[in-house]
Amino acid sequence: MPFPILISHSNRECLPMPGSADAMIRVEKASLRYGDVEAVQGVSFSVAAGSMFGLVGSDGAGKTSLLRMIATMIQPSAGTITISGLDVFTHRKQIRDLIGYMPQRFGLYQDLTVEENFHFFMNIYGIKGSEGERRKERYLGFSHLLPFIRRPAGQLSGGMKQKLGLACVLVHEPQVLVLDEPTNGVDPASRREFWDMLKIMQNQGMTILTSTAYLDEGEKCDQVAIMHRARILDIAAPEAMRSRFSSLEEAVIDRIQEVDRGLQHESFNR
Ligand SMILES: Nc1ncnc2c1ncn2[C@@H]1O[C@H](COP(=O)(O)OP(=O)(O)OP(=O)(O)O)[C@@H](O)[C@H]1O
Repeated sequence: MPFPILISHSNRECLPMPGSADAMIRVEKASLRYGDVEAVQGVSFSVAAGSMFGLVGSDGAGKTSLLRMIATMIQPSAGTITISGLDVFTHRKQIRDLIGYMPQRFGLYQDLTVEENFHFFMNIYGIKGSEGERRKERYLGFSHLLPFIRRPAGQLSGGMKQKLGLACVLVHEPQVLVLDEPTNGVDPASRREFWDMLKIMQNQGMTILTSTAYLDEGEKCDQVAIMHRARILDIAAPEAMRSRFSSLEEAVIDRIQEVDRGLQHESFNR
């Protein structure tokens, strides 16, 4: 798979995906409990290699918990999750090389400059010398941050911070991106720029799984999953959802209200 501009993958071949023609991420009946709270309940879906998959839904639906399991940060209470055919928990090291994970509160050092933050992440992966310079030019250039490399991260706008976060998760040239509401609170122009960047990466072969609070971003995905009360209610291409409802927003509201009405009905009859 060639990555002509951005992703070189010079040191790694794409891993085979046993039992799957093209699923890069496969989640099967995954559940997660925090004590009495069932944050994710028997969720199943797959993300095709090279596609963009969006997770939308209500606050507290379980999106972050699901993404954290996929990103190896927390072990599922039940079910299996594989990336490129590898179990995310038993192959944590390989998975962490394979993916770039950007959590909601990405850990930039506010007092360090753009360049120092980037170097910090390169150090984690042992990237230095001319290869480090190449990646700095490539990823800070791609994020339009080269003119700002001496600026402390704390003095960047919200959109620039997110772009720096993205550059930092690209430092080890992952094949899969897992992003948790990456544009939350970011102004509309910066949101558009961020999504333009995601599209470029997808066009170069990257598989992208992202949660989002913005339904216009859901529209840009190949597949969208609606999550509510720890479960996935529907998965479809945005066009397919729009053919059943007038818009993706209507589809999300309708599916969520349907579940809530069912629960109210159940508790009323109890
Ligand atoms: N560490 C934790 N301990 C206990 N409960 C938790 C923990 N983290 C999340 N929860 C609960 O699990 C459920 C799912 O939370 P989660 O953060 O995964 O949802 P979300 O869809 O990402 O919501 P948001 O977009 O508001 O972050 C919520 O009820 C939340 O309160």
